[in-house]
Amino acid sequence: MNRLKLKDLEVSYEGRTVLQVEQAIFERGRIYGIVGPSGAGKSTLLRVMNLLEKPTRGSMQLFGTDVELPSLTYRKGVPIQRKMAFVAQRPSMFQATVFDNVALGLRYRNLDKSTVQKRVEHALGLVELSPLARQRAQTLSGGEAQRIALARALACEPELLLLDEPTASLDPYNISIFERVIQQVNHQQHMTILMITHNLPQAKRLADACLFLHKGRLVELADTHTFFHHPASAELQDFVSGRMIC
Ligand SMILES: Nc1ncnc2c1ncn2[C@@H]1O[C@H](COP(=O)(O)OP(=O)(O)OP(=O)(O)O)[C@@H](O)[C@H]1O
Repeated sequence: MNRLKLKDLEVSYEGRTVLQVEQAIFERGRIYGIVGPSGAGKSTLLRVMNLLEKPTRGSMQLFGTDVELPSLTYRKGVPIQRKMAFVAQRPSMFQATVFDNVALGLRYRNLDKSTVQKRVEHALGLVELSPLARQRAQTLSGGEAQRIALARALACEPELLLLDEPTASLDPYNISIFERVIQQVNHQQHMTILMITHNLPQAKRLADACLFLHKGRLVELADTHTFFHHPASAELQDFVSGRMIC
């Protein structure tokens, strides 16, 4: 019940296999860093887990719910997808206020007005942007917009938070706020977090465990200390030491 499990996952495009994961197990309430060279299949993995894309084959066990991915219908997928939230590298803001942008997922869930108000205020407080609630979202700086994207995800109180290089284009100040919030929701709400990053020091700082994807294969999944200091495979040794030619 307290696990997220992927089994026999395979994604192919026009006969080319870009992702193959025999098995991966994630414990609830932990932060996982996903690293690997460009084109390794990291974003594809998160898109499949977020049910945005169907794999050629594979299943996912999400904290007690079994999902046969290729045959999953839209109707059955919606309640499962609502257990998760996704933040991409570039935030998309709708032409509305910051408040309405953060409230978006909650309105899809038909929550009552006072719950929406409370959750949005709380999420804006977490990312330290409460004073901007009435501002038009298109006028936000890049760093502010990304923190609002995080607030929008957190307002939904997901069990699983999926982050695809969320701090790649942020300055150090915004990165530090983003990282603090992730750690806070992980500790306080026991939220499970999977985060793609090209920033290895960031993976070391935040993650309890890390995954290494290379050429579409899950090569290694280990606790962060072992991952960086005692990598088992030659490929990961090359990658963490900067010797891998990508
Ligand atoms: N819709 C698609 N059609 C065809 N090929 C695709 C499609 N989506 C992804 N790919 C291919 O799958 C491979 C993995 O892509 P993916 O974006 O998952 O890599 P990544 O590890 O996230 O890379 P990066 O670190 O550069 O973001 C790439 O070779 C990419 O070209």
